[in-house]
Amino acid sequence: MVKPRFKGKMSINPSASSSNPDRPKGAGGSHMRDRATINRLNMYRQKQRCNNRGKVVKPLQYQSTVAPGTVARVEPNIKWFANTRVIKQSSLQKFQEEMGAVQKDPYRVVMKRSKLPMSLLHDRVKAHNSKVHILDTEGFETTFGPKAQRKRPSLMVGDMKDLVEQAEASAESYNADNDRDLMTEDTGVRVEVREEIFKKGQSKRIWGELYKVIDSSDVIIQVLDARDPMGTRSKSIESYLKKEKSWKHLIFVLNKCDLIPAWVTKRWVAVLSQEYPTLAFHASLTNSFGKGSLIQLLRQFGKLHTDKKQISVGFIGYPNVGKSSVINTLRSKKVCNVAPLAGETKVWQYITLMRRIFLIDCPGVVYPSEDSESDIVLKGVVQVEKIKNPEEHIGAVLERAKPEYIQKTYRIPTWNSAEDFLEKLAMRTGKLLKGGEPDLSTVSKMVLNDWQRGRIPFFVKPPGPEGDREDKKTLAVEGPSEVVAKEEQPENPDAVSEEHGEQQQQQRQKEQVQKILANVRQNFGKIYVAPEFNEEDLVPVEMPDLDMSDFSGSDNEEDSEEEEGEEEDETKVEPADAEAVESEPAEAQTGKEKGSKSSREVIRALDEKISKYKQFLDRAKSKRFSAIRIPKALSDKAFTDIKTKQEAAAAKQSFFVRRFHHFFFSVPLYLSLQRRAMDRAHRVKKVGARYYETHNVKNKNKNRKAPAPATEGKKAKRSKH
Ligand SMILES: Nc1nc2c(ncn2[C@@H]2O[C@H](COP(=O)(O)OP(=O)(O)OP(=O)(O)O)[C@@H](O)[C@H]2O)c(=O)[nH]1
Repeated sequence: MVKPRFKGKMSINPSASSSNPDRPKGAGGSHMRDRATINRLNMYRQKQRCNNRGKVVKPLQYQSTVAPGTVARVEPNIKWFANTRVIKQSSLQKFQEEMGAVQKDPYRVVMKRSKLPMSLLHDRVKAHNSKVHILDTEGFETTFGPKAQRKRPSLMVGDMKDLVEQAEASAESYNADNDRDLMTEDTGVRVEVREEIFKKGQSKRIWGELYKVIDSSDVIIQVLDARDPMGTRSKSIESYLKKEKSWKHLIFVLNKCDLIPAWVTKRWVAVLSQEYPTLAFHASLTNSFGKGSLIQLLRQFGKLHTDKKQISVGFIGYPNVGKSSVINTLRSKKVCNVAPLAGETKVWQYITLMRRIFLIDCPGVVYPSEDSESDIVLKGVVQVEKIKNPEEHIGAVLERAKPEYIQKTYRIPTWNSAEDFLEKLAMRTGKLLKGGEPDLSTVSKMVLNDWQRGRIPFFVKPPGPEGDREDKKTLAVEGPSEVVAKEEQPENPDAVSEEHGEQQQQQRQKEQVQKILANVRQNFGKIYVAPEFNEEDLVPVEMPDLDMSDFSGSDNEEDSEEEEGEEEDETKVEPADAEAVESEPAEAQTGKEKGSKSSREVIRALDEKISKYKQFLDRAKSKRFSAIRIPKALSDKAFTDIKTKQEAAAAKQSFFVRRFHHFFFSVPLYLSLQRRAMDRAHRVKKVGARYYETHNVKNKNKNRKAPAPATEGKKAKRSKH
């Protein structure tokens, strides 16, 4: 330790330095370093001093007691074991089994991981290295002692006949193309090296960005293209996350749902939900779908991590799947650059969604796969302008898209081959070169651009029979009850009786996740599907009847609008709360509450609610966002419904219920649309005002009565000239 210098007779060092433990109290504010901290910092700061021959003249603290090079033993101390606990083998096994199951299930969350002995899960002897831990599986006696047993080699076959059969079967199924070890003669013909553009999204830099985003995120959203979810999905990243970062929550977002029929969305959501929670999404600033559900889900994840100040949500996925668009939709404004070109996002980017939720945009990453060049082009990874021979990929387009859709899009009735199709299209669109030759390259680029931008209807059919579209883990329409049913699977009765505490904790976790999932509901019927699919592709999705419940807080799509990037403290617009408030009048109508509460209590409760709404409306006015937005198509029906319900209720209800309703419906809570329409109607049109002021003689005279100072100046100038 660096000793304080001796300064005469005074034993107390009077210096006010922060490294002086005796300095006057309060010199460093309320957070002064204490003596122990100063000693520790001094210990770090010290340096070994050597003479010019390299001999240590002043050793470091704690090195001074023994000469360098001396073998010393550290005294055994019971304190080393003070913080350890010994548990039974059965408890360890139970912990490993139960916690392992929870960890593997993406629908369950392990809370407070840092306080649990999670490393116990990885210490198990695994099958592949059990030979190394031979004494763990076999006793010493049976392995090395006089009673050692010789092991038989484990063969896949019982006798010679089996062996021959197996050899024949494997010879039949042999495929030379898949044999990487096969030595072939060099014929001088090699597979052409792929152009650089086809390696887009695979560079080390992009992968570095991906890992930065994964490391910084608590929740990772893999955005998939709804037209080809499996093609834009990365199993390798999923398994990496499962293995290395199992505490991070992975969710799928099925974007571009507006480009496929609703039943396909529903089925894909069901299929993907079996592995990870999946949400359907349509990224759009004006006509989005799934925004409310996603925000709600993220809020719930935020609530799971109350120990953290904020949570980060990383968006990963293939290029051009719409990661940046999803973020823009969540923020309801353009915060990330979006383009129909792959590779628009170059580096990761942080965006604040709410006070406690940050979003991270990631450049698109292409995962290693066996994709052909055409696959890569059609997945939108390559910019069409950069493709040298675009006509080579038109065959793949014609193969994938149904002929009816191609006929409809390009108005070409028949074609024999891709070239024939391109020629006809060039003739029809007038894309001709000198001498009337069809410009195949330009036409091909046009078709590829149309494909990448979703103008040619196409989707990969989801697995499973058409009718079997239900799934237990679907977060969608039939979500909550079934999810709850899944989560409440009966547990092992012995385990339940053994440790009640653990079970309670798990129960709490389950409830948390159930709550999260139960709150997430999507109605795929509300997706605005742009392409016109033929009847064969359109299996009808049940559309729940339009009623007022569509406007209640429980409907995610509606409350999405009001949450646009607002602070989380807006508890009034939270779905659960909103639902509670919305359901209040209904309860009052039915008179359930009347019997149990005195009228005074009810009035007080209603007054409270009214003041809450007042506050919320004031804030809505000041921040210029509408309290509740209603989709255009539904607004008419909603307003008529509200009116009729209002009238019926007003006729029936008692004084205080009427009072609540009067406020609830007459204050422009629902009238933001109407208000805006009125504003628009009354807004003075400024177009051409100055023209009339200066050019039209009649109006000039009229306007002189109340001249604007700026125009007067101009007129004065003109008169001088
Ligand atoms: N029809 C439709 N188009 C979408 C949707 N989401 C995104 N797009 C379009 O897809 C294109 C790519 O969107 P981006 O948000 O730039 O995609 P990205 O994943 O961020 O792309 P990179 O920057 O390459 O990683 C844009 O032209 C968007 O307009 C959607 O839900 N529906």
